[in-house]
Amino acid sequence: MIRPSQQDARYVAYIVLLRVADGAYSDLALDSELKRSALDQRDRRFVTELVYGVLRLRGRIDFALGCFCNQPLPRLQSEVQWLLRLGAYQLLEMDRVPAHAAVDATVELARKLGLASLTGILNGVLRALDRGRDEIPWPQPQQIRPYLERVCSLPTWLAKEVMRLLPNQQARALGEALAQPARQSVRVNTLKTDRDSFLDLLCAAGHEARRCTFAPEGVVLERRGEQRLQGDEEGLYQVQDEASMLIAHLLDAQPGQRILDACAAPGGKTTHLAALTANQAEIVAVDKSPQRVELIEQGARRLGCNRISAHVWDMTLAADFLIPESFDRVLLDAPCSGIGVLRRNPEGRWNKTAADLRQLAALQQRLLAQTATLVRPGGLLLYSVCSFSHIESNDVIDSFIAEHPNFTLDPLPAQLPAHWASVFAPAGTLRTYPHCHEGMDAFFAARLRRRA
Ligand SMILES: C[S@@+](CC[C@H](N)C(=O)[O-])C[C@H]1O[C@@H](n2cnc3c(N)ncnc32)[C@H](O)[C@@H]1O
Repeated sequence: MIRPSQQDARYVAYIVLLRVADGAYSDLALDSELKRSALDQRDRRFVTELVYGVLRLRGRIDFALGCFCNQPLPRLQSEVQWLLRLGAYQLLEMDRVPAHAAVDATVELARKLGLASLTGILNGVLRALDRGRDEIPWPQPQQIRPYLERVCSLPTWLAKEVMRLLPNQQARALGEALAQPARQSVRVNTLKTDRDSFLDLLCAAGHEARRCTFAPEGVVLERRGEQRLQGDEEGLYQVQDEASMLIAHLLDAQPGQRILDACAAPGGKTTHLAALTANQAEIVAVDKSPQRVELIEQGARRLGCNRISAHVWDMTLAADFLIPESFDRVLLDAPCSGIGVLRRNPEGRWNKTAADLRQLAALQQRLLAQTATLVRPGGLLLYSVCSFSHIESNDVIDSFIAEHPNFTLDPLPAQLPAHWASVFAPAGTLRTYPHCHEGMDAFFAARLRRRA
């Protein structure tokens, strides 16, 4: 038997997918397998597209495969399911891969993996899919739930959640946006450069980039690619979605203040707060995960943020190093379902359930109650999540306010630029959606003020 090699892009993609199916994070598994491989840039891009594409569109692909399989896909051996998905993704979504190459390479990969007994089913199903692709009974856009599940690739629980929250037309638009790859953007590190100088640097290196509409330090990269940009080692930028960049602006952080970032890792917003206060505020960053706290420290060093102290702590518990009522500003960027950033963590669709939303909301409420004790009278507490579920957003805030009469909702739009109006909900909270806000991730934020 000829063994598949690390030089075979489809093999590398297959291994990453199996690791993700076993519980690994797609970005970490992809990164480590690409490092072990001997693939060139082109093949690395191919693997990346295969992995993210298969995970993102798994619902769509499984529906298509189901039309040509004699038995339900979940009944097949896991290896066959992932090989079929890999082949089907190339057939249905990658125009540049000829159909015969998609089928033959999948069958050949199975043979090299020692799965010769499965080549018949792989060959049969993929060829049938190729021949019958025009007859697949895709649901019409008006059939909203089947459309969200089979075309937009949302699991049933998430399709239901989207339909509960939004009228059909918007639900469809959100589903379609979540099925696309995410826009790539970076935050220019204003401690070291300014946006126009950084754009000049990118343009001189041949990148197509433009200013973000909302975030004043944001740059959108027109072409996707996973390579580092100019100024990476010097800390001129931080990869960050534009919606995430808006959050630090909402805290109204000022030089001279004491600021707590209560769930801070990997530190995207902590380092942004340092930049917005020109390293003139004392920033305490806390996270429960020791490995992730190291990322805050590394990021702070790279970006030149020298007033951040990072600590490992479970913020549902009182900490003796955090004095009650001692912070002017507290950011709680809480752990959440991440359904607003599904385009970046595509496996999140398949490893979460509706029950997770309620469990996370309970954790979010505990974190809010604990962090609230640290805000000084008159100070601000900003709650944010990368989720569009009301269970993790409005409901958490409503019950917090009901239980904490010493806090009031502080409407956001008042001090923020007029052209941000569309990112605010009528209640004065922030709510972004990829289909409404130029492809930004879906975020929610509410600002709470402690009565003086
Ligand atoms: C949404 S992420 C934060 C992202 C971060 N603010 C940024 O912008 O880079 C949520 C973080 O909460 C942390 N976390 C979860 N439960 C926690 C707890 N009980 N106490 C402190 N941190 C917690 C997780 O480790 C995770 O890093």
